[in-house]
Amino acid sequence: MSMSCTPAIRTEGLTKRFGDVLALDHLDLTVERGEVFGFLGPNGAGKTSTIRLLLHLIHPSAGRAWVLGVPVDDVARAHQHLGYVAGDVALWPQLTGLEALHLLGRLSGGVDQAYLDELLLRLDLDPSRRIRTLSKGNRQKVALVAGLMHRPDVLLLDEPTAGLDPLMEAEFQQIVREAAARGQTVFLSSHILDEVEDICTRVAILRSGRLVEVATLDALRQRDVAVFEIVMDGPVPSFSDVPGVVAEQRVDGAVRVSVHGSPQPLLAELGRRPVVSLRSREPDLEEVFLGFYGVKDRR
Ligand SMILES: Nc1ncnc2c1ncn2[C@@H]1O[C@H](COP(=O)(O)OP(=O)(O)OP(=O)(O)O)[C@@H](O)[C@H]1O
Repeated sequence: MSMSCTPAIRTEGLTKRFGDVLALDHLDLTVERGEVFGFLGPNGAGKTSTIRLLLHLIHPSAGRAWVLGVPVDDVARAHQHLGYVAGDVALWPQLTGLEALHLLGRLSGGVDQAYLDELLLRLDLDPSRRIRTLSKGNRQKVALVAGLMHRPDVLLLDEPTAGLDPLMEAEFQQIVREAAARGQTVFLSSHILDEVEDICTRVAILRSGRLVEVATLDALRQRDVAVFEIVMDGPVPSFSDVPGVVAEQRVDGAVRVSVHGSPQPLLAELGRRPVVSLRSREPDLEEVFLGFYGVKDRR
């Protein structure tokens, strides 16, 4: 198979157990080259475990994975293609940002100095300060620059915008778009759809170690989900046990119910109650997404 049609990332039955905990359950995933791929799921869904498996920092209980056709356990070759940014950054506190970047650059090799300078400027990072004196957001920027500066073919980003302010998040998204336009692949994990929906071509939704869905954002938007806003006379009951109801939210005096598929069971339930008004509308993406999480996982 030629390099140009080899997927950026492929996993086959990838599984990870920690004792009794099944962190990842037979993940089959293909990410094409040049994609910005959102990897979404609530806390504990298995996102970080997947990324650590791709880096071969932890070893699978079953299954296999490849980066640009290279088996991930061939670490020396696979890591030539990979960049990685973790959400909880632990860098050397005594070094300045620049010292850390130079050290990491020598380790990974192939740093594009002009690009490094551009990133420092765009992310508004002062590289002369010691890392221990930096705020969480600024430490995160050092990690982002470190992950990006050698222009890896495949970037694994684990909740990379934790601690960034909205302005910097927008700049980061622009940098990611440009990386993808150059042909780099970006694998971006998050538990917040909002963070990824503007930049991702496709998203996968993971829940309790299982892949629930892989879809383009357009397809996700067209899911068969409707939202009903109901005002009732008197106390509003919970509809979460009604078949088809995937999410429920209280908003002063009204209840907002997301329904997947036929609304018939909800309408039958409402027929027995003192409904003052009922409006239905298209869901926003967050509501579709919450539908996949399921009512019982809502915080
Ligand atoms: N080293 C470990 N030992 C034991 N259990 C672990 C270990 N690492 C992860 N787990 C468990 O595996 C499951 C998946 O965790 P993982 O960190 O991959 O989820 P996540 O989707 O990245 O969550 P978060 O958004 O909170 O980072 C969780 O139940 C977690 O407690």
